[in-house]
Amino acid sequence: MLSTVLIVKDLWVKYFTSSGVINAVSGVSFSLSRGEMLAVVGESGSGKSTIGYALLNMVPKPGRIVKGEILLDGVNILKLSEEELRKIRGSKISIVFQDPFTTLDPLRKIRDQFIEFLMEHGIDKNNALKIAREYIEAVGLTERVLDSYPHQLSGGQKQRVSIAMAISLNPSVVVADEPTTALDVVVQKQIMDLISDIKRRYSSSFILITHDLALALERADSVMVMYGGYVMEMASKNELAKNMVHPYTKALFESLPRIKQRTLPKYLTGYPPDLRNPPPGCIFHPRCPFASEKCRIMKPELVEISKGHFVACHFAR
Ligand SMILES: Nc1ncnc2c1ncn2[C@@H]1O[C@H](COP(=O)(O)OP(=O)(O)OP(=O)(O)O)[C@@H](O)[C@H]1O
Repeated sequence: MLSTVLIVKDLWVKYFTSSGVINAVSGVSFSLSRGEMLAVVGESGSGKSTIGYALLNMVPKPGRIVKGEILLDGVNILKLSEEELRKIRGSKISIVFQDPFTTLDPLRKIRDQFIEFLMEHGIDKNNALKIAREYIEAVGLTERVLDSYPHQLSGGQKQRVSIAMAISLNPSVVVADEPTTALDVVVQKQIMDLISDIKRRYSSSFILITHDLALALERADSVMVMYGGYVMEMASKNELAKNMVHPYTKALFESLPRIKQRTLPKYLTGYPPDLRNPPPGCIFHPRCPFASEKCRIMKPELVEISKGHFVACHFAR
């Protein structure tokens, strides 16, 4: 049986802004096995990135994790001190951002940044250089890249460097937050191929954060669909591909362009909820074509409709 590397239990995250409290993540639970890729999918503002930050216990201010447990290799990271957290970030759990400059300092050579990152995690200088070389090659770059400044590299190369750093200490979990969104289509595929290859080679576990359900179904092992901070549906990729149940998942799927079938996409109408003042009942009801009176009043629980397939909809069955 595959071992579980990450368990998230009943996670709640809020942003306490001057104009009100934003309920960004509401009661989210999931787990991740070694070698698994879980895609977190949803429209802009659904809480995906906030989950990514929460997994490293670095939700930016004015945000705060108000409830929940995040067990990484059995340790609740929400109970760790700032110093303990600094040690595990990058070594036990790491993150790759949409924009590589979130990780890379534009003013310093890749070599110096990479070595410093490794040394901060207790690796001595000689070993650090060895590891940097090894992982730069593992992501398909040549050693010459180490002597470059970030601006001398293409977007795809910079993202490869970020990935090399993120996997160099063999973390249990890598969070990839829209890792290909800023790249052109050809490079997007190359980077996703690289991530799939790393997952296979190192049995790494990935959380892939994406707005793109097609990408999730193509690459991930399991998919969690978020809307307004809540999980709407969660299942293995294979199960979801053949049996989408939640009206929101279906709407996301229908909005994907289908060039081959030449069908016109049906877009979701209406807007995502205001998370300062979310609608009562099912958070999706104002945009749901099937909403009934019950949906306007009662929040549906996330229920397991078949083994490992969870849906939050009164009409799931
Ligand atoms: N630093 C912040 N301060 C205040 N509100 C925030 C902050 N970051 C996120 N939010 C709010 O929290 C909610 C969830 O945002 P989050 O960025 O997690 O969603 P997302 O699904 O990742 O969207 P996107 O794809 O646009 O990044 C949104 O309503 C957003 O406006």
